[in-house]
Amino acid sequence: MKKIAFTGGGTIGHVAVNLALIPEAEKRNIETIYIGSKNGIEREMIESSATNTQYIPISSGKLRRYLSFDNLKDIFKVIKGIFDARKALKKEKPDFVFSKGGFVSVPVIIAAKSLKIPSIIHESDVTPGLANKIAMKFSNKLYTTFEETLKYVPKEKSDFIGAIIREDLRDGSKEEGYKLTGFNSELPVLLIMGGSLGSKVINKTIHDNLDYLTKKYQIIHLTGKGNVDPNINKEGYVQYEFVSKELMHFYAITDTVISRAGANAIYEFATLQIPMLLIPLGLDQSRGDQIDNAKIFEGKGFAKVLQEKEVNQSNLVRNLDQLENERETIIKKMSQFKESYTKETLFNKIESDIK
Ligand SMILES: CC(=O)N[C@H]1[C@@H](OP(=O)(O)OP(=O)(O)OC[C@H]2O[C@@H](n3ccc(=O)[nH]c3=O)[C@H](O)[C@@H]2O)O[C@H](CO)[C@@H](O)[C@@H]1O
Repeated sequence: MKKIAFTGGGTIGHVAVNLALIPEAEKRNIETIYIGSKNGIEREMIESSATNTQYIPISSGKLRRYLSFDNLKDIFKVIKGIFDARKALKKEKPDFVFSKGGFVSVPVIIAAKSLKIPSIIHESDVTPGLANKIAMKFSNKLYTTFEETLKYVPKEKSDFIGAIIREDLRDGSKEEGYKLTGFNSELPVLLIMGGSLGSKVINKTIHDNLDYLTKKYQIIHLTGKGNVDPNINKEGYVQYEFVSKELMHFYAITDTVISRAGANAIYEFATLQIPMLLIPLGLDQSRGDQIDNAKIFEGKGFAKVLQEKEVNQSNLVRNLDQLENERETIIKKMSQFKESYTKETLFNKIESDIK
């Protein structure tokens, strides 16, 4: 294997898995290219990463389940995307395409199929999104993070491989975490994460209950871009729009997390054995993938779950107290959770799957 073309984007969740795999490819002297959109978050993340990946932008459009004028415009952008991707793939001649999903990946997978370049799609949510539903018709293989996903995808070409976690997140230091936040080991640390974009509902809930929460916890609040509230200046409370390298040190001092239920984030918490209270993105703003993710983690005994409409002070306090009381049991359950593949064994599998 000499060259891999990665694709996927739209939100961090659709780039994180690729960013975890690219360094492993480079370690094996495999060249990597990344085909993504012109302005999506994937471009910024790949171009600012410490990898040698060449970024190739293509035209991309959002796919919708309903007909509208915008949809028609976007169909043309997607068709242009197929031609752009074909041109890139013809020139670069990768051995195969690895896709993490998101709308930009669909033209790439279709172009690969038209050039007889094999492709593998990765689905991190329990139920596949629209982009992957379309793309899987053209791909050779589909890998899933959740075993339960195998119920929703073509069995003959799908394999459960488990989560692929960014390696650096395991290397956090408590000392660095306390230094960055100014916190100490006296009160437990509560980390608030609203997904890669932040969450207005979670932000409001935390701000409304800050007096109560800061009596019991030191709080690290990841608010999402543009959501830091400069008027809040409270001891034991720090807020950041978004953190990159610091996250591993924050994880190292975190006792409990309140979070959205994006697939990457919740597997990071499980791997690092951090009990979690999940508030999944609702059906009004999504297809409900996070509701399903959260339900599975609740079933495994890793998480407590509150739906958005149930969020109020008494439910918040009750669930946090329950997490505290069950902490040992939850951590024990998480410690039995094993990753199915390491990055090394996954690469061996990929090599045999694309033959
Ligand atoms: C709104 C939306 O479409 N959400 C989807 C998106 O979530 P989203 O993009 O939020 O992705 P995830 O929750 O899966 O992952 C978030 C990632 O961002 C990282 N992080 C977060 C905050 C921060 O300050 N720094 C940082 O590095 C986390 O460590 C994690 O790796 O993709 C997920 C995986 O397909 C889906 O399950 C979500 O439903």
